[in-house]
Amino acid sequence: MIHFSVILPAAGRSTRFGGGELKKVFVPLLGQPVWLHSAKRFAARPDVNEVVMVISADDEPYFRGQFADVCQEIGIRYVLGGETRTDSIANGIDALENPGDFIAIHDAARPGIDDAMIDEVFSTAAATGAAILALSVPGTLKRSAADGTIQETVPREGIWEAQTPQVFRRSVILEAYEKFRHEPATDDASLVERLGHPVHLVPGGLRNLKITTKADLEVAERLLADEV
Ligand SMILES: Nc1ccn([C@@H]2O[C@H](COP(=O)(O)OP(=O)(O)OP(=O)(O)O)[C@@H](O)[C@H]2O)c(=O)n1
Ligand SMILES: C[C@](O)(CO)[C@H](O)COP(=O)(O)O
Repeated sequence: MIHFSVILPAAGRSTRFGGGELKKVFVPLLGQPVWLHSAKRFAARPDVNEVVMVISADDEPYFRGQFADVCQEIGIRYVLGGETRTDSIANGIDALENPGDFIAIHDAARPGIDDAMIDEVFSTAAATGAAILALSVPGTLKRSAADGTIQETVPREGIWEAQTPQVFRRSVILEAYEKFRHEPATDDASLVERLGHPVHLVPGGLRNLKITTKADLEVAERLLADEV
């Protein structure tokens, strides 16, 4: 069986989510914190041999106090993150103790991932070396000028919105991070693209939305309600 190591970045600042006591990955969603939804799902898979959460140093006392027991129960570890998402993933990669054949990276802020989506992206990565979930963009797209008017209509053919998991053969993601870890990007596929390695797009789903603002939390609550 092919083995996957999973990194769950959760060390962001939640700037767009806005004020409140808790960062978005720790707020409750249908009875458990946002991060735990996907962590449990990955940890329960027989093809996943290791799960590493990446948390911010500021959150460590809270995280340890609240979640040490559940981490032990489901068998996951944590490591401290960095300034950018790319720094955080690099720390997660460095912390793997038993790296599998493939490394999967999934935003802890995407609680709606399900087994069918994971199966699809894992099997496409296994067959090709690199695959990510993504959503084909359905709308009519406009680029704005500085004055708020339309500068142009952007052809939507072939435009996708990246999601996670993003899954790579270990040698591919290690090379990408070795070369580009100091040139941050908003996702991991960007670094692999810079290597010139093809990355396959696998259709994800609306329920795999990322919690970015408070409104996303309400949407996630509705999307996940009947399945938790
Ligand atoms: N230095 C960082 C920045 C982001 N992340 C994680 O990467 C995921 C996607 O990032 P994003 O949604 O941008 O989260 P934040 O950085 O927290 O959000 P914001 O940009 O609004 O501050 C999140 O699970 C976030 O915790 C991380 O581990 N380390
Ligand atoms: C990898 C990612 O989920 C792609 O959507 C990423 O975390 C997105 O961050 P963004 O800065 O909110 O686009």
